[in-house]
Amino acid sequence: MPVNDAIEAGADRPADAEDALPVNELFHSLQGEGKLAGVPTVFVRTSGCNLRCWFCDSYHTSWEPTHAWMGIDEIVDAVAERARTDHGRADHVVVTGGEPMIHDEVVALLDRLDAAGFHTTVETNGTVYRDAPIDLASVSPKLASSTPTADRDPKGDGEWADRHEDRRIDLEALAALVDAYETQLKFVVTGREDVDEIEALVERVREAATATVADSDVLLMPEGQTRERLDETREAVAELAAEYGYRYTPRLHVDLWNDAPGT
Ligand SMILES: C[S@@+](CC[C@H](N)C(=O)[O-])C[C@H]1O[C@@H](n2cnc3c(N)ncnc32)[C@H](O)[C@@H]1O
Ligand SMILES: Nc1nc2[nH]cc(C(=O)O)c2c(=O)[nH]1
Ligand code: SF4
Ligand SMILES: [Mg+2]
Repeated sequence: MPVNDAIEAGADRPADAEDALPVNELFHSLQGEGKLAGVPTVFVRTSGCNLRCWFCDSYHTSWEPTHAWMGIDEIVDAVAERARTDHGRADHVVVTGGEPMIHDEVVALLDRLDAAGFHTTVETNGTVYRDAPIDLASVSPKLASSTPTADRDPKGDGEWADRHEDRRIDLEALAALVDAYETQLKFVVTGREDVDEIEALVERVREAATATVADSDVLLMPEGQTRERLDETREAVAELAAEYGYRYTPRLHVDLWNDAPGT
């Protein structure tokens, strides 16, 4: 079994790590994306993903996952410490990845963070629904332009393309997330070609869900892990948002810190 699926199955979990998660990084920063952009936040980044976007800005949680297993208690203590003392203060936590929702234990983590009084955001690709105390579901459904075809595969020759394509949209999971939580749908946009697919998917989610998805809950985010790349993409994406009546989101951590680790 490849190492990445092994994480999904928990195969490399140490015997003494019962209530634990594979953590790639844990840090204090400003939320860089979405409706809460600019808010001081502690980030918990789990490792392992069920997809393989060619552009993934967290390569070491998807294509080549690395992590330390941390107990839930240990994670909550580390979050509380960074929220109090590290570089500042925060009452918001983001649980991200990789894909945090592939892990059963993410529910116990969110229970504990909620009980400790934190506002919780989960950054998710929207393929897995779980019942948990989530204050904002930040759902980023993956478009066809994310598929790691042979010419865009950062690691191999397109071996992940079919699996990624089969898994990337789960309408039932998307509707369940929208119905259960305050949700933003945050699309990574690589160009004008993406917009028809976004419009069609938003319509399908609206039909499948009971809750309302307003145009202002639909966010267009430029693709780019570096300032140089965002210099090429952000203006066109901002103009598409204005043209279609959706919301634009910046990537503040890239603008400010060039997406350095721990930002
Ligand atoms: C690394 S993902 C982790 C959470 C989850 N797996 C997901 O994709 O939503 C965090 C956020 O970064 C976005 N993202 C990843 N790579 C990106 C890139 N190159 N440019 C813009 N956004 C990117 C994702 O779409 C998602 O909104
Ligand atoms: N500052 C900052 N904001 C973020 N918002 C979502 C992020 C993520 O990787 O999920 C992220 C991140 O990596 N850094
Ligand atoms: S779904 Fe998220 S973590 Fe997984 S490969 Fe895509 S951007 Fe990276
Ligand atoms: Mg990020």
